[in-house]
Amino acid sequence: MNELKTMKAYPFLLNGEWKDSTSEKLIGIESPSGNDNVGEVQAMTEHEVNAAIAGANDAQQNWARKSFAARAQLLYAWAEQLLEMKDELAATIMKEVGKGLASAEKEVIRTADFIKYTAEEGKRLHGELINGGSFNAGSANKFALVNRNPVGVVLAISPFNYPVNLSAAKIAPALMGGNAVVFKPATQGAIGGTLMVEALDKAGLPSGLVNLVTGKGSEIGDHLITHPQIDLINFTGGSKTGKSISQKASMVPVILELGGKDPAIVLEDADLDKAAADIVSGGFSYSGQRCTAIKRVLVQDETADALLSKIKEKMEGLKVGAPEDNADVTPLISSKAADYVTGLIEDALEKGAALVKGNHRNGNLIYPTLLDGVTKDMDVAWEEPFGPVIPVIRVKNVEEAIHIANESEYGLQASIFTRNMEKAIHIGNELEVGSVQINGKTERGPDHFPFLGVKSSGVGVQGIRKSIESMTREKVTVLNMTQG
Ligand SMILES: NC(=O)C1=CN([C@@H]2O[C@H](COP(=O)(O)OP(=O)(O)OC[C@H]3O[C@@H](n4cnc5c(N)ncnc54)[C@H](OP(=O)(O)O)[C@@H]3O)[C@@H](O)[C@H]2O)C=CC1
Ligand SMILES: O=C(O)[C@H](O)COP(=O)(O)O
Repeated sequence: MNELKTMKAYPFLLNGEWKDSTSEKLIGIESPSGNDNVGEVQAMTEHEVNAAIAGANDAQQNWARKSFAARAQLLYAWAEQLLEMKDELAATIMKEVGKGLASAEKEVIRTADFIKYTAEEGKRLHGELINGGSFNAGSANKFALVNRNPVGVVLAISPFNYPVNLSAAKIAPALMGGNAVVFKPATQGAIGGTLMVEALDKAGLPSGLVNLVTGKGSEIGDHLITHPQIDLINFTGGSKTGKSISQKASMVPVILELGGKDPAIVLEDADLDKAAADIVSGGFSYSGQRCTAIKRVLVQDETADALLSKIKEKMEGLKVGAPEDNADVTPLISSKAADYVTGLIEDALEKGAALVKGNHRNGNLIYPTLLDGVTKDMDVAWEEPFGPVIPVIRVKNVEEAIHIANESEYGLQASIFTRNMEKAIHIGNELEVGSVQINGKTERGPDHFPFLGVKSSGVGVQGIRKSIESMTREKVTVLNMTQG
């Protein structure tokens, strides 16, 4: 694997061997700023994809026979290797997806922690024993032994925004559950994904247990998701792609982590400094390219001016610029993404929203933008920008805030800022989302909390223990005793 680092064209890992594709087609990866050619990845052929799935299928049987402790050993070694490669990985994430260097380093450290915790949690997975005598028509002579078995081959498809963390967050729990993995990273993010697999390979990955598939989702995606040897699909990405995968996957179980439109609901008794600080960091960090970013603010009219002025003031503290300079707001992943965000801002301004700050653009870099007076006829009230724009919608009362929050097609998370806990819990109960944050910004971490979206935001539950459970299935063995 020494050549990997010096090669511009990154190979894929197939059954323990790093290979170039016989397609002889390479996909070039440019940094979001357009200043760097980060490298190239292989556009694999269908034949190679088939070999990756078949190899994983073969490797899975042996792996499933390993003890949890043995599986955990691989994960510990992987975490160590990742930390050894931290600088290289962070620099790659920074260049490939335009994330500030310090955040990219944090992503690597968080991933190593995630993997170690997964090893620990996996070792503590227990089955259960159910006594048949507790059901009227049952019998005390019957016992059900309920164990967790692997599903088989997991197809892990990850998005660009956390190319290392969100990939490992699928692979580690899948492995701990006794599965093999076919891993298809986002194309913009595939070099980070490749290095992450290199770390796993160096840690002693059995041949074929994790095979890396590179190529454009639009070209190889359907083939992957409809392949008969895929036993579960664990996907994170946009809702449109996720819904189409779920339709095509037919009887194959899916875990989908999709888009969001997380609201921050700010009540009149809220600590406005805290709310403004969380809205700014929750909405603008990594340029708003987080599924859990705050993507709209719902605030009562009488509180709106004070809140807006605090948000605006805190936005002055945001660093806008290059990932190398640790900026919070950096160029968006592509010009298409930047055009989309610009379009949302223009639509809102044309329809009467007030620009409080921002709306400058330089290439793919969009300056943090705050819009006041956003109304329901504006696209930015409903669409997920995946960029640095926060629309503020003024409401008459809490009921209207809940109503608008729930009118969204998405249901990932929501924040409620108030000093009245009883009210917060009541509002939280009314919101159609996977998680509610009281007096805090919306966010996935810490990674051992359950994480889920409802409506168009997803299917299934993740979060370390939940992820292992979601990628294993219960197996019931009934003991019929002849004597009580
Ligand atoms: N809820 C959550 O936990 C999270 C959700 N997201 C969501 O992800 C989105 C941003 O990520 P982004 O990478 O742009 O999402 P995309 O949906 O564009 O891509 C996600 C992954 O799907 C692949 N893909 C594309 N088309 C297909 C297909 N037809 N079949 C199978 N796979 C396919 C992509 O490959 P390729 O790159 O080659 O096109 C990529 O690996 C946002 O909507 C965000 O909210 C992001 C992070 C967390
Ligand atoms: O994709 C995402 O948005 C990440 O999973 C977010 O993680 P965080 O909210 O903990 O930063």
